[in-house]
Amino acid sequence: MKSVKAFAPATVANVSCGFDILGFAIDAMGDEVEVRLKDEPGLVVVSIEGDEGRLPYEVEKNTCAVAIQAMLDEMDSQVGMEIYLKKGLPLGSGMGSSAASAVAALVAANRLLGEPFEKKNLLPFAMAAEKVACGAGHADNVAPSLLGGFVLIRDYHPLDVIKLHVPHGLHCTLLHPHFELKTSDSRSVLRDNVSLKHSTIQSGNVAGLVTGLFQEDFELIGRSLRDVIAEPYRATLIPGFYETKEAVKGAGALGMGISGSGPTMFTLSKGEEKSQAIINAAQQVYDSIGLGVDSYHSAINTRGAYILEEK
Ligand SMILES: Nc1ncnc2c1ncn2[C@@H]1O[C@H](COP(=O)(O)OP(=O)(O)O)[C@@H](O)[C@H]1O
Ligand SMILES: N[C@@H](CCOP(=O)(O)O)C(=O)O
Repeated sequence: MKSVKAFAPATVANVSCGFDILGFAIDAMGDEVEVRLKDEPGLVVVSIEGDEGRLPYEVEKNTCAVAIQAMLDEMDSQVGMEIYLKKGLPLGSGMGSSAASAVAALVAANRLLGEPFEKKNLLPFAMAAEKVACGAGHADNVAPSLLGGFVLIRDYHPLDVIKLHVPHGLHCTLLHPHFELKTSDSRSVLRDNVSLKHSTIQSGNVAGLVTGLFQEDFELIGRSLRDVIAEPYRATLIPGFYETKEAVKGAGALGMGISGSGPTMFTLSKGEEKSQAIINAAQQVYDSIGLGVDSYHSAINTRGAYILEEK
């Protein structure tokens, strides 16, 4: 085998109450990466499509190459590879764009090498790429993109990643206002310390959300989508955030939060029927403030990243 192409899905990180510890994957969008063996050692990013010329080709900066290099270093391998990236995700959107590239690249490269690593053991390499992209090696995008479904990162030291149950019929709608927010900027507005009161509220909601997923209790899922740690600071960076939250709840969403570090907002609903009403409600808010908004809706992706083609 000389070449493998893989797909990795977009993700919603945090899921409101689970800052850096919860995320899920969606079906609607993702990145594609083809990796080809080459005779000489070293990695080369050969082409990037769909980024309007904005992403770095340097192997120390592009998350595809950073992730593969971390894997090769672990193996003490000098294998040479060419990387071809097709972006399916907008940059700086809060849909795990840097993560999807890293994960697709790793899944393709791992297959090309005869799968020396189990899928879940690719995570630390993808986290190394996130560290380069946004300054923090958080796993709440890369883990669901790799493994699919809802994922809990119970601990980072050592890494303890747990797949959660995905209730039948749970549906996600994403609302992406037309501006970019870099994860590093959106992290810089957060506070280092959390009060005891807020820690109590947040823990209750994480426990409620996880229980709601396993019990397929949609009402419990909805009332657990509450974040008192990051959202109050980040919402100020997203025009129309609170108006949109009220409007989409009125349209039947179980709840709404910031997807990852924003500016995309996510809602969860029971079944896909509510999606159009949710999209219309958000559209009205953004029309009134004169800002464009793209909308997507999707089932939860339970499969994670996968191989598209091998030659
Ligand atoms: N393959 C890649 N795809 C997306 N972003 C990348 C990639 N490689 C490096 N980056 C860098 O990562 C940053 C984007 O990451 P981030 O702000 O976390 O956006 P997102 O929330 O969409 O993942 C940008 O600085 C970008 O240059
Ligand atoms: N937990 C991270 C998630 C960032 O997600 P992204 O999709 O915006 O990269 C955070 O909240 O900073």
